[in-house]
Amino acid sequence: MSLYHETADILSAPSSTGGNLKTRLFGHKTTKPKQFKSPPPQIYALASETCKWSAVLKEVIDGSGLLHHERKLTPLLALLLVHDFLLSRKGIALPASHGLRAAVERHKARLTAELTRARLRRKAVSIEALRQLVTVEALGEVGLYPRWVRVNTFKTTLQDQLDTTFKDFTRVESVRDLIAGSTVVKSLYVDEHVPNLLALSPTFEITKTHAYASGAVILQDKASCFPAYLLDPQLEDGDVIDSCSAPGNKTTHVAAIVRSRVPEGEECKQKVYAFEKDLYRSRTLDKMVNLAGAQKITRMSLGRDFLKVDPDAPLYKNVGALLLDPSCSGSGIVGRDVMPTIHLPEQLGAAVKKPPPDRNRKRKREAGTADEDRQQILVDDDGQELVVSSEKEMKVRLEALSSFQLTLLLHAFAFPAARKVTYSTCSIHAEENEQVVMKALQSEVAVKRGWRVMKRDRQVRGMREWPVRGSLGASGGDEEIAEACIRSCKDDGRGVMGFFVAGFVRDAGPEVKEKGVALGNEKSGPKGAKGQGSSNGSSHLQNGPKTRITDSEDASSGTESDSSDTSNSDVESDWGGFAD
Ligand SMILES: C[S@@+](CC[C@H](N)C(=O)[O-])C[C@H]1O[C@@H](n2cnc3c(N)ncnc32)[C@H](O)[C@@H]1O
Repeated sequence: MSLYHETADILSAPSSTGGNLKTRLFGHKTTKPKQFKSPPPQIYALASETCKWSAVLKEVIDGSGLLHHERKLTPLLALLLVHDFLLSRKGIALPASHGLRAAVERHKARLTAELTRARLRRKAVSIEALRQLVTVEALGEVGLYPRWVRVNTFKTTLQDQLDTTFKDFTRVESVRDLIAGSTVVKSLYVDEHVPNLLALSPTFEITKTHAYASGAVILQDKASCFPAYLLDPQLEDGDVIDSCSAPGNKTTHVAAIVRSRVPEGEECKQKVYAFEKDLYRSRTLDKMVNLAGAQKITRMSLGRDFLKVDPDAPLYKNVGALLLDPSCSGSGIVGRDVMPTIHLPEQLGAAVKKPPPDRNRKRKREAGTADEDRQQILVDDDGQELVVSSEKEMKVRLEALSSFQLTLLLHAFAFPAARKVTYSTCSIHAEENEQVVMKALQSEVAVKRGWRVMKRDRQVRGMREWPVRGSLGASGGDEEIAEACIRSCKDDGRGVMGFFVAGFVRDAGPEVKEKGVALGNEKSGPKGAKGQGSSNGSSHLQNGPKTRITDSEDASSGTESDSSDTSNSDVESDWGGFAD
């Protein structure tokens, strides 16, 4: 079967086949990948590019009457062939004598003329300009967000990248300026909160650069950079654990920070222990750690459940900082991959095979009524979707998630030398966020070991100055805890996904553990909690402005739209790297 028939089969498979284009082609951990004659990456490229261009190509094919004259062509085959004929550098990937190729090429004059008409209708001065327009249109919601790129300091520096990969880029003053001019491909913004982070125009194809292929830059949403930056591991913190690591964005980020603390020319003695329970996802972690050049200081435990790790094991006796980014509802994610929309040309006198349903559009429509607003889509770490159609179902699911998240967090608290923990989710639900923080602070292990929340004025500069903070209502009315919690909202113009992170600290000393009492007078646990953590002394540092998440904005109120509409992100997708 030709590349074109195989691609048409993938695109016309019923939606019950499930999964997005990638999982249909490359398989999923629970399904074996299908066997294809053509290389799956080639099918993927043809399918996704054709979908992207399908609105234009439909006009071209309809206008030229191709399907009227060539009755053997189906609308889908016509789209794929005309795409390659008009837009691919190599043309149709079939021998010149092949019937399908001939069926398209004999209409060259009409097809070319119709493409020119479609371009002029869009006021594009050249094919290149049309390509830009089509790319922006195809991005949909994702086009409203910049492409966040973290400069990987294992391999390069920010200045190096500005001088090379981005040397002919225009610097803009804010993320809003970048989004407003998203058709200006080569523009960038150097982030003011997280070091070594750049925002690029969503239309710039960073994945085609050497910097991306070599691991010098890593695609990672700004909010997803908060946990490692907030953890801020120092030399005196010793070793670090990333408890839930795949695909490895935060592992490589925290490892880069650990490495950056060691003076030039000296060996890094600290280790980053990275755990990942899922064997399938572990493969991606392994690839990413190696590509990032973080393998020297990262010890990966692939397929290992963090909950089964003994905190008192001698290997972890120097672990002073832990990063915990467990599985969550994924409700903050923007632009997760779904099947792309296809605009099919009309086939005169024949029953047109319906294209796969446009799930994005359906969901947007579904957001219309109060009842429909309650329907939410939860996405697991592999991008598998679970439609939750009642509040009760949602509540049960969130309870299960938050109880699992709390168990992991309390396990992190148990490491004897630990002084710092960050807890994060890409969820907008208070149940998975502030409420987990509150329960953790009230837990026996937190009280016994003196864990308290990392207050805003003790946080690294960028996090202190980040304005969006936790929900006061969900923090039990405790202003200090709400201020300590860091949130980000999609759709607020800051160009980031919905995210949550909180830090915990303790002053340590076996005395806290043994006596079972906390030190100092500083209020640190939630109101009504028994344990009071100790103080590091008052801070002279100023907080930034604040944008408090109000109770009505809590995800628990169910008013936020679901994130899976378009999507891609933090989780594996905000890296956007390997195809598995
Ligand atoms: C949200 S993702 C982590 C994303 C990752 N931190 C990053 O930034 O690239 C959560 C991961 O935790 C893993 N996980 C869940 N429970 C775990 C456990 N008990 N031990 C280790 N890994 C776990 C999941 O398989 C999933 O890969």
